[in-house]
Amino acid sequence: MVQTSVIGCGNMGSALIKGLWRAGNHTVVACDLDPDALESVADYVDRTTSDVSEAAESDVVIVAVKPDIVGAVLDDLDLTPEQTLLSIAAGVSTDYVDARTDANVVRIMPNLAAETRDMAAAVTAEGVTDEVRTLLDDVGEFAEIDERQMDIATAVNGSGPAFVFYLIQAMAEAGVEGGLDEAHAETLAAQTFKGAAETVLRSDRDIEDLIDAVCSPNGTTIEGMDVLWDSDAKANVAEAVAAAEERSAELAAEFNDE
Ligand SMILES: NC(=O)C1=CN([C@@H]2O[C@H](COP(=O)(O)OP(=O)(O)OC[C@H]3O[C@@H](n4cnc5c(N)ncnc54)[C@H](OP(=O)(O)O)[C@@H]3O)[C@@H](O)[C@H]2O)C=CC1
Ligand SMILES: O=C(O)[C@@H]1CCC=N1
Repeated sequence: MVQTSVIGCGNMGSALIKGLWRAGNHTVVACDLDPDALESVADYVDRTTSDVSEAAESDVVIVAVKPDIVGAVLDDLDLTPEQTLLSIAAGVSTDYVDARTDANVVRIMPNLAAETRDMAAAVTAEGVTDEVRTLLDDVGEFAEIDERQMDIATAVNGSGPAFVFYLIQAMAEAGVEGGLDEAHAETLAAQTFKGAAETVLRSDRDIEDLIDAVCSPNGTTIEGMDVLWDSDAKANVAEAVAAAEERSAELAAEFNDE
């Protein structure tokens, strides 16, 4: 069985760990300097350690620390060309990582839904191996992209869950405003997003067609859609994505220069 280490067991590292645990066919070593972070993932891994050199013994090493810590972690990691290093930090280029390790480097932009094995990930096609594809398949879906598309992918699928959480919250709050209790409103809103997303993924129909399918003639939905079509809702979402993309590009400038 392939052994995977996750260095950095914060929000994203722990989501990956839990997703791999749910997949049931992974041996995982968790590494973090913070004992509380290790404690929070202890039930989902084979071993925990605060020693990076112990984490370096795995076939696949996922570096899940903040972008500005990546360089320091790589300096402490002694890997061979037979090992694969998965780099998930926003803005940190493959070249930056390549320059600091002998391992095969694959850059990935994952997202928080790895925890439930519903991750949407973007992976740079260069360097990607079947081993990596299998790992990503086990925690969700992935698209192989050109590294030049990584900033926009970071905004769409990396940051995207936060934007969608916000929209679910908006829908739930509107439900509460209309008289639903909070728990019902949140469940109905979240399940509606999940069902709509599944429908887009599984249906042969395009999104315009699906909107039409909900809008019964002289019914309720078209009244709401008219409000959305006349609003700046789409432009606001586009602006949020553009702001995240711009920040990813700023980080990329910082972590490309060395
Ligand atoms: N959060 C997300 O949804 C996503 C994050 N990412 C990327 O994942 C990376 C991690 O982000 P996120 O999980 O949010 O960050 P967190 O701060 O939640 O997690 C980082 C973890 O790494 C630990 N850490 C710091 N230094 C070391 C070290 N030298 N060795 C081992 N562990 C260390 C931190 O401990 P301490 O807190 O004590 O410093 C913390 O537990 C980032 O590069 C980010 O760009 C990518 C996609 C989505
Ligand atoms: O906000 C961030 O920088 C990270 C990268 C994508 C999602 N979270």
